[in-house]
Amino acid sequence: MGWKMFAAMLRAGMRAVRIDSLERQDQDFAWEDQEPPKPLSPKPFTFIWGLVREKFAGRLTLMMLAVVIGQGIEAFEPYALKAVVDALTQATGGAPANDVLGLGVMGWFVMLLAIWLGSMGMYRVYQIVDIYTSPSIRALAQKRMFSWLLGHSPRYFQDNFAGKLGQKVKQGANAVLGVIEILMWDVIRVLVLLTVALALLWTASPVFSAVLAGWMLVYVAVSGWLARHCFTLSETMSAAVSSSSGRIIDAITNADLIRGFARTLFERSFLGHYINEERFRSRRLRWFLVVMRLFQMLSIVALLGALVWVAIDRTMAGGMSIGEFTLVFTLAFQISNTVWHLSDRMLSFFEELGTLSEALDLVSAPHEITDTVGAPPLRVRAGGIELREVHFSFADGTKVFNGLNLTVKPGEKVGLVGRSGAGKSTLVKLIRRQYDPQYGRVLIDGQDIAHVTLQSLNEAVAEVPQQPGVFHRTVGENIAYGKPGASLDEIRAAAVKAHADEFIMKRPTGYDTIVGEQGVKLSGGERQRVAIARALLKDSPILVLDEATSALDSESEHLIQEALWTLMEGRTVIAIAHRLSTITEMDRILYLEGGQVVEEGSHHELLTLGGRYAQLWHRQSGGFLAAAE
Ligand SMILES: Nc1ncnc2c1ncn2[C@@H]1O[C@H](COP(=O)(O)OP(=O)(O)OP(=O)(O)O)[C@@H](O)[C@H]1O
Repeated sequence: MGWKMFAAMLRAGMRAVRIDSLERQDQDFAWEDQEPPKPLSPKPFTFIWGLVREKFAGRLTLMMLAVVIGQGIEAFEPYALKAVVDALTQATGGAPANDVLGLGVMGWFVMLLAIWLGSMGMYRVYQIVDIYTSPSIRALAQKRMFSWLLGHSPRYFQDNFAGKLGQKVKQGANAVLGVIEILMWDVIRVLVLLTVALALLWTASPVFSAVLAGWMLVYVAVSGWLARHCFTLSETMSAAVSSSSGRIIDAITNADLIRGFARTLFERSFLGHYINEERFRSRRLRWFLVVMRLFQMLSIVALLGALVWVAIDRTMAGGMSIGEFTLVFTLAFQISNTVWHLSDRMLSFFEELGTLSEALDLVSAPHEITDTVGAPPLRVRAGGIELREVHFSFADGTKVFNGLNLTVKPGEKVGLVGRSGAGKSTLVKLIRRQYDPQYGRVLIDGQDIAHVTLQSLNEAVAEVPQQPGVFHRTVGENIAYGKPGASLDEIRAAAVKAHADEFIMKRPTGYDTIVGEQGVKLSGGERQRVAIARALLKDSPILVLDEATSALDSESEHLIQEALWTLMEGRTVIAIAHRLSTITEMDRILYLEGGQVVEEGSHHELLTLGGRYAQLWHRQSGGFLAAAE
């Protein structure tokens, strides 16, 4: 009967782990990339449960079954040992054995072998299913966190270290795996073992089961209380770790600045403060764990002592066979080993939980700028822009616009000038809906940009910012970013127009040249030309140039100005300029001061007006705004 049951279980297991069916279930989640980001729960267990319920319930149930069966079989080892000892005692002339299955010494020996092989087999099944589960859970967790992270507003990225955010996504996803592994493996094994042990001990005497049940109640209650405190300590420790790693990344990013200002010593002691905090938190957590482990160790010893003492007492009194003594003794050791191992894993469990909780706290914050429900895409017919009564202050209270009204006609080319801090870049950011005004509306072709999809708005506006972002990829890929799937010919044509082709072709690897992090392997002007080529390729009806030619020498500027004019043809353009010579040909120039347009007109009209613009124009030396301005 034992054999049949074992063989049936083995067959079921083999069917369950058919690799082809597991491979079918284990997709690469490519569909995820097309879906809108889903809000993340800040609570670790809710987040994990969401992932599990959606994709992994079947595989995790299979793994759970494998552990339950494997541990269930293993828990019978003491019983088989008892039977062997009893049968041996009888075979060597001792008391008659109570052999319920009538297997005899050899039979029980074979049963022992079957138990060992059976439990090992089940654990291997667990591992095989895990191959198709854990890496995928981590992958999905990363994708979820990453796609939510990308939807945050510029303010969010200004407030958080980039390196820290990247680290949180990786660490959070790893922690999901750690938590699931401990729950699925260590916790389930202990639960199964204790359940089987309660039943087996009952066969020896109900007193043993009562001792074990009483112990379990106290152990779980005290451990639960300790665990909650441990979680809090672990969270603060994790916050200290991420704070110090954020500072390290910030310092590394600015290594040149530190060297330039000879501030190495200062940075070391500045970081020292955060590292000390981390050390202090870590020490508190470890102290607490020592206490927790002491309690766990003492309670395990108490359980062992109680069970073995009662077993000795009853055996001496003739109430139990040597076999039953062996059962209690080995079971007590199995319990203490497994529970001890679980206590050992508790440190990792709470560290992982703290890490995940911290990562989710940071990443799962609600998006500040979102599509309204059912928002239609922006339909740009002509490209007219209008700002009506716009009031805007930054989160720290810096007021930039106090009722700004502005109209840019379709196809009009507008130059934006004004002193540093006048609000030129902020105006452009409002048009791109990187921030929402507190009051007032921004309209494109009569459509409020707050009520159209962000995706369509981003497609409609191309920007060449003051400091263009460049990916650590090839220069060709960076240009092609403006038009997914662009051919090499299209990329080259754009680069030629932006006068980027010459410098790219001078590099030995041409368009395959890797530009380095933030484009460090390009000069400022080259980086800007790559950004211009990218905008050319994007071919949007509205163009925003934020001092697009600032990093170019006069000769390159002249060439690019030509290319920009070609690009501007038939589009609405807003060009921010400090170097007024770059915008003299614009249809209209707006002079911004204190968040208001104080002068407007063509270059010549403004010169004739003799106001602030004219003053600036005359004060400019070499085409740049004088430092005093
Ligand atoms: N993220 C921010 N948080 C708080 N205040 C900000 C932020 N960004 C800009 N400001 C402030 O808003 C005001 C307008 O800044 P903005 O960058 O729009 O000026 P600008 O005219 O483009 O200046 P510049 O010509 O120097 O680029 C400034 O006082 C600036 O300090």
